Amino acid sequence: MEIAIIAHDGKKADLVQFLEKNKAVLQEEKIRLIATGTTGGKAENSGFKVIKMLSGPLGGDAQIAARVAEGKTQMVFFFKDPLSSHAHEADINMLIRVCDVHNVPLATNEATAQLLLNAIALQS
Ligand SMILES: O=C(CO)COP(=O)(O)O
Repeated sequence: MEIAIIAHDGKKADLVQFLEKNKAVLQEEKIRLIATGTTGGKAENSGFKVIKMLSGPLGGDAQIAARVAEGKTQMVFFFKDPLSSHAHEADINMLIRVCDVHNVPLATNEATAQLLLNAIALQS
């Protein structure tokens, strides 16, 4: 199962903490992580194997949206920062829309991401 991880700058530390807390599940053989560029770099620094797309503002969200549309990515953890604005808001909204179009689970905050991951862990 391919899971995309993305975090805005104000949420990157929270995402890394979330990844570390859930290392056992996320490093299972059946899970492949992909990420926007900078987020992926942070995950790598914490010892995760991640396929990195472009940085979000340079098209990384759009690349992940394309993978969702193509059926390659089955789940998205997007730690959005609701307190800052982003030059690439159009791409962010596009990713959210594409997840809804294709009925792909999308968590936009940590609490929801944890619930989704718990569901995956139960399938093991
Ligand atoms: O901007 C982002 C999501 O919209 C995240 O991109 P980075 O992981 O490259 O910072």
